[in-house]
Formats: sequence, C-alpha cells, structure tokens
Amino acid sequence: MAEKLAPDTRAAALTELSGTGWAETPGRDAIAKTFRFANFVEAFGWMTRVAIWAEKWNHHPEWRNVYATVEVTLSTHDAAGLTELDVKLAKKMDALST
Ligand SMILES: C[C@H](O)[C@H](O)[C@H]1CNC2=NC(N)=NC(=O)C2=N1
Repeated sequence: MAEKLAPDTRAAALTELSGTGWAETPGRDAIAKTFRFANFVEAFGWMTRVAIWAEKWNHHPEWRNVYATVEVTLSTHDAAGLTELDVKLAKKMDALST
C-alpha cells in the first residue's frame, strides 16, 4: 500500500504541481485542480482516457463534470492523504489534457 509522502518529498511535489495549476485542498491532505475544455465531448473524452489509467493503477480521482469543466481532487483514501499515486495521477491528467 502507498504511504503518505514524507514532508520534503511532499513539498517538492506540491511546488512542481503548482506550476500546472494544482493546489492543496484546505482542511484536507489532498490536491485539486479544475480542468477546462472546449466542450463536453473534449471533457468527457479526457475523463475516459484518465479513467483507463486510474483503473490500471487502481487509483481513482474524485471528480465532478459540468459541461466542459472537470473539478478534480486527488488523495489516497487508504492512506488518508497524499501519496506518490496522487502525484503520478496528477501528472498523467496534465499530460492527457494537452
Ligand atoms: C480496494 C481498492 O483497491 C481500493 O479502494 C483503492 C481503489 N482506488 C483508490 N483510489 C484512491 N484515490 N485512493 C485509494 O485509497 C484507493 N483505493
């Protein structure tokens, strides 16, 4: 099982991910980002591609889609906090969105 990130690893990951729009979720050991697409088909197509990786890695996002917007929160429920899996999925989401 993935373990919560050590403080220095966590800080470095947050610094890196803040460069692409990820931010810490207030009051919770999680990160969040809002993705905006051209339309619903683009948004849902991206969600579908992300879902395949999420299933492959057995690590799933909390997300909410309204038309062309997808609000994402990442945290590892089994660890009650951020792990390397969240960082990996965040980077995959970014890569698939460009
Ligand atoms: C039983 C199953 O392996 C677990 O519930 C997995 C599934 N997907 C998951 N996704 C996330 N984000 N956190 C988890 O702890 C988690 N655990």
